[in-house]
Amino acid sequence: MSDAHKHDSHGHDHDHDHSHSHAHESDSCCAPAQSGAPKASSSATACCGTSEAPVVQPVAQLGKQTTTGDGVRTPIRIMQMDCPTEEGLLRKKLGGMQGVTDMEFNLMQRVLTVTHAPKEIEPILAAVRSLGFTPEIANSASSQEESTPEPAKPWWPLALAGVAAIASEAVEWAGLPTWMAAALALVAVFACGITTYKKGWIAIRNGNLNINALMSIAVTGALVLGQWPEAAMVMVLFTIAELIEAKSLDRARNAIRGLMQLAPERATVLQADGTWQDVAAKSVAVDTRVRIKPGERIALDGKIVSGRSAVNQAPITGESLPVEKAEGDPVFAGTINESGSFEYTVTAAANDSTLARIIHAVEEAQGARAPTQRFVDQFARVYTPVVFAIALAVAILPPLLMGADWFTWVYKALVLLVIACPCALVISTPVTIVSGLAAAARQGILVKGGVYLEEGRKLKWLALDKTGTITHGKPAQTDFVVLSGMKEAELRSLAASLAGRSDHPVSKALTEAAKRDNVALRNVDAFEALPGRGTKGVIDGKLFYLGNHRLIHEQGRCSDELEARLSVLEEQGKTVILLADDREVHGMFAVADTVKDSSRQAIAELHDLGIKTVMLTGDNAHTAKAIAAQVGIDEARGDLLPEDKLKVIESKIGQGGAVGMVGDGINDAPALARADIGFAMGAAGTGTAIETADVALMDDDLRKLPRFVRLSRSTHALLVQNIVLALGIKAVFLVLTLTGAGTMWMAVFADVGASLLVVGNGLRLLRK
Ligand SMILES: Nc1ncnc2c1ncn2[C@@H]1O[C@H](COP(=O)(O)OP(=O)(O)OP(=O)(O)O)[C@@H](O)[C@H]1O
Ligand SMILES: [Cu+]
Repeated sequence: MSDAHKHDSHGHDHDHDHSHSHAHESDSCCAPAQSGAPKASSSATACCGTSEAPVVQPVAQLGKQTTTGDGVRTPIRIMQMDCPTEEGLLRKKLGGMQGVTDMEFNLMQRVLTVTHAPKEIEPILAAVRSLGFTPEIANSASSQEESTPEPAKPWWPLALAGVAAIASEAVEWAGLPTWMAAALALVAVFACGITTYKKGWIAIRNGNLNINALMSIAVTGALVLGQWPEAAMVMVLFTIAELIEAKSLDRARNAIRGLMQLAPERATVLQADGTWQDVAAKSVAVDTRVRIKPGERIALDGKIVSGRSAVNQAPITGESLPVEKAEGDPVFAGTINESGSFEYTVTAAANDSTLARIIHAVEEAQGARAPTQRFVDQFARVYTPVVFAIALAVAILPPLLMGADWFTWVYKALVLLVIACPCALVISTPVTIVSGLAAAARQGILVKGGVYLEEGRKLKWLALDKTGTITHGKPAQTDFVVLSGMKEAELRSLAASLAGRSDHPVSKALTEAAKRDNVALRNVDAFEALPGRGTKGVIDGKLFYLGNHRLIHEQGRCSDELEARLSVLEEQGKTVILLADDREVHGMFAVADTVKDSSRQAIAELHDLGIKTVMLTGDNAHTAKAIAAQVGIDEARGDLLPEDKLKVIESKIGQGGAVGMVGDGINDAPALARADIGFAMGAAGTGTAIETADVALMDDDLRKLPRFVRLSRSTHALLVQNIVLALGIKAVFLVLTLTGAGTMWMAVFADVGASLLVVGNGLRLLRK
């Protein structure tokens, strides 16, 4: 009974193990559809603002419709939607519709994903249009179209408005007739404020008080009160400031687009007739042969087939030291070939490359709400109505009850309306988080959601897998000892034959050594992998076992003498496996793995950050202790089966504080999924790790862990700073207004100034 296909699955076919824990439905990364240009005549808007801002290209490719259990998920791009005010409008409108079961907003990418009953998409699009927005859905006809930027809106209305507002001010100051100031002010307000009024009207009609509504009311009120120059100034300032704000928001958005532009658009491809030709990278199929010159950026993922070089992989791994690459090594799109030239075969289409997956993951991550963001959104939902109510009271109560001057108090109420906009507060969180995510991605740390970026700072315990995480994961055979009457050559031949069938690192070490010494291999029947223990198989009609102490002990073939011999080797940090048949143990083999230099440094940095470390391994306890001591890990747990690793994680979670787990993502899936934050190592090579981990470290350098924690801490600090700033500025103006010192244009300045400040503050993360 030969089963050549059965393979010890330590290596690479465990995908099903984790697919259940983080099911992914969206496929927009792999979907060929690329949205066409935003053809709508409306342009992008700033947060809550008027639409004078130049249009930015959408970053994300718009995904296609997907069918899920409860309906159809349709991503809709709405270029006018990048502020919670628009989200509020849409939520209210669509939330009330039959057939809509779920909505996900990604304001940074301006994509709304609606889950709805099949065929219900048209009424939804109509509802979106009724709010004055232009919805776009992916459509295969336009998929190959290149996006072309929409022409920017003319600048002259704003300039005209500015001049008119200043003139109005001057006329009043010079004591010229009021009708002149009034006329100039009306010109200014209508030259630049029409959009604000339009949007404000739509919002009011839908029972929503967004800043457009508030500004419209405030400016109208000022006009009614005869505050001509002031009304004009407020509208102009508001428009200018919104423009600036839109620009700063685009910077955060572009941080991610910057990543995408790393891969060149063209590649030099071998043609059927043997010539080389420059073609668009998008059109290159898998298995095509591509040539790379020194200094050139690599356009597609692939595997080197000839030549060698040093490649700077910083765009993927964040590590700028070039990596030596030779035949058989993988190369990634977006990385830079430094010295030699080589040829490689393409392993993934352009929209499926590692870089594309990274970008997709970061974009998805932006859509997920971080805890602070949820809190802020909730706060904003009550804040605006409350301030609006106060404004009403201020306008009505003092004049009615105390006979105070109507003019003064209505004016104060109008100023309060301007203060009532929570924009600065609401926009600060996503900008900060997105900057944090982008900064992390640039360092080769792929964070799959704002939640993890916020949680990272709370880590108390970090559990690390041993093999391949702390160590290089490439052990080499160091010793072998015959324990029975068996011939040395026979022992090695039997062991190597079994080991050759497995791709477990320990087995591989034996195979390598056997190959080097030209040990003859034999045919193995009924081969079986015994997880956490070893392997077994039939050679020449006889059953043999090759496995660890646990295996031999469980079979009752262990002895004190054998244990003593094992301990000697294990205490040197070596892993020992034994060859036995069903009667006796014939010999033992020791292999030794080396720890990475970077691991030692990473552990020290983690300790400095106040994080405790524990090493989890299926290897024996002595070896575990020896390796842990080498890198300075606090606690070592050996002899663990995968479910035991899970239990250790659970017990640490029970102690309070967040618990992280670092592994290769292949054989630690349950523990990784259970931990508060699951980190997958070396994600660049294995496609699944990027999708399944909470945080994917693109290479296997553990120093990314302390880096991640520090980034998480600074993100949190900025979030708090921004909330305090935004609320503080509002509070100051509230007091100023109530005491009579605040004017309307000051409030506009404060509002937009605060937004600018928090956005700028959040963007600082990009420089980390
Ligand atoms: N296929 C195999 N070939 C040889 N030895 C094996 C095999 N499978 C398991 N073993 C033995 O059992 C031990 C535990 O294996 P397991 O796969 O659970 O852990 P590991 O992957 O080696 O370590 P870690 O948990 O640190 O990743 C190994 O150290 C090895 O001694
Ligand atoms: Cu034993």
